[in-house]
Amino acid sequence: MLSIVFSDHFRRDSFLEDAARFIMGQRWCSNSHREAPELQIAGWTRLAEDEHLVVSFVTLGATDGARFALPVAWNKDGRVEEGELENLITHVDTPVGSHNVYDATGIDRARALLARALIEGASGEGLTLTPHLCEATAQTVRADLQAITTTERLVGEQSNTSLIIHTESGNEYIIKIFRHLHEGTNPDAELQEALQAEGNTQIPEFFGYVSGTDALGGSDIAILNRFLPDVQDAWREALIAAAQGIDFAGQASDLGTSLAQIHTDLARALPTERASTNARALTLESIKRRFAHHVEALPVLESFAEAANEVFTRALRVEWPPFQRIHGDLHLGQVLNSPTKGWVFLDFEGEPLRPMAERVTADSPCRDVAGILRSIDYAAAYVELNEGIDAREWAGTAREAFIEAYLAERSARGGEGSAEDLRSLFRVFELDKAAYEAVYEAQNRPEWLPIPLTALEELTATAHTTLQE
Ligand SMILES: Nc1ncnc2c1ncn2[C@@H]1O[C@H](COP(=O)(O)OP(=O)(O)O)[C@@H](O)[C@H]1O
Ligand SMILES: O=P(O)(O)O[C@H]1O[C@H](CO)[C@@H](O[C@H]2O[C@H](CO)[C@@H](O)[C@H](O)[C@H]2O)[C@H](O)[C@H]1O
Repeated sequence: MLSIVFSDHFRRDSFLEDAARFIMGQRWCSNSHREAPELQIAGWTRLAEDEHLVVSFVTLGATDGARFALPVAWNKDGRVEEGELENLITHVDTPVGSHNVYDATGIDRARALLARALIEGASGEGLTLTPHLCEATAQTVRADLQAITTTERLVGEQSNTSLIIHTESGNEYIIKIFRHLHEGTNPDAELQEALQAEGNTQIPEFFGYVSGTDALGGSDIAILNRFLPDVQDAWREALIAAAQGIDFAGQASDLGTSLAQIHTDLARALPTERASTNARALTLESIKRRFAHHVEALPVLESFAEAANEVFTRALRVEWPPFQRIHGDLHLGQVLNSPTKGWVFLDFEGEPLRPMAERVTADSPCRDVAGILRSIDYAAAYVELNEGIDAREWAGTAREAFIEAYLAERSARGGEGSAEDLRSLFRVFELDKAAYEAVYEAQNRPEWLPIPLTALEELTATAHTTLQE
């Protein structure tokens, strides 16, 4: 059916217009485009079918260079189940009938077909999907996916789309389909593979990934992990603790230890770079440029620019730990509390607003530490904003416990950097992150904007005080 649609100018243009509108309406696209992008087909392949549905995978390129993944399902028989219409991309009449074309991830009866086919691989009209499964578990994974019992699509504030897969064997999987495609290896796949090879257990078991090649190039399409059922993320745990005044220092300290393990393992597995004066200067220049871009995007940030610049300039004088691969977008929502593994880190894709070329290069581990510090602060600010509870002291204790444990484990594992220098760098990256957060909130959750703005006030006020000392 898609070959009929795509071979006819009128039908293809109408599919592409509807697909662009559909994509624009999705949470995973909310901050990347202001207007519906003009799309072209980069490639597509049929994946699977049953008596009611055909499932295909389409990759799209926008005139501005953005690339998207759109798994689609179209009904052969006109049957529409409850809840399916909200996943409708378009309706097409063809010589072989009248069809609804859906986002396959939202169609219950399409998901198992989609997940299984992605893991098996497929090749078609300009799109080849190739699975790369970890050798030790590939056979079990393939067998399990032949016997899928139920599937769900994860709901929430996701940048991508994840499907949870329950199988007859009792093994549960989560397949994340990347929605924004980027040339080359996706850092989420790359870093998880590296950590697993180092024997790090602070991630959900990683089973492999699927890459794709289309007319626009090669990019990773999906990754497969073990699904950890009934686990709560650190953000939810922190919110409850902050609201009830329950001490979070123990959890924060474990989190600091786990993050130091992640960092030292990544530094062993992947290239690192000495933080020479020149490298530090370049990083600080890029932090300043980024701040300036944030000011352009959100002029209210202008009032913090001068003090922020002073803090950034001063950071040139301290010793930095080597640059290395890091998580890149760490916050409490990216950490799950597993009853068997303790804190487990997710989503190593880096910040969604940052160009992918920057996300795959070595960066300062202090950025991740700052991410968690900001997130603890967010939890406290959130309960204050919503419930009027003053949780500042709660946050202060948790932040300090996190830092202490991170520094202790880092140094025990031979990580470089004096505690004093590292602490001053955490501030630099907190400032950088808070400005990013302000833009992120303005674009996604304007009612949360006061949270990073308050943080910027505090971070820059402290900067002034310290500068005058
Ligand atoms: N292995 C897993 N087990 C249980 N839940 C998971 C797992 N991986 C992801 N999740 C849930 O899915 C959410 C989104 O995952 P994430 O990798 O952050 O996706 P995205 O890149 O779309 O933001 C997480 O916040 C978490 O709640
Ligand atoms: O979609 P991602 O998980 O990759 O990350 C983005 O969304 C996050 C929020 O959904 C955002 O994090 C911000 O909000 C958190 C609370 O919801 C808070 O803990 C973080 O400190 C704060 O940055 C993240 O920045 C963004 O990239």
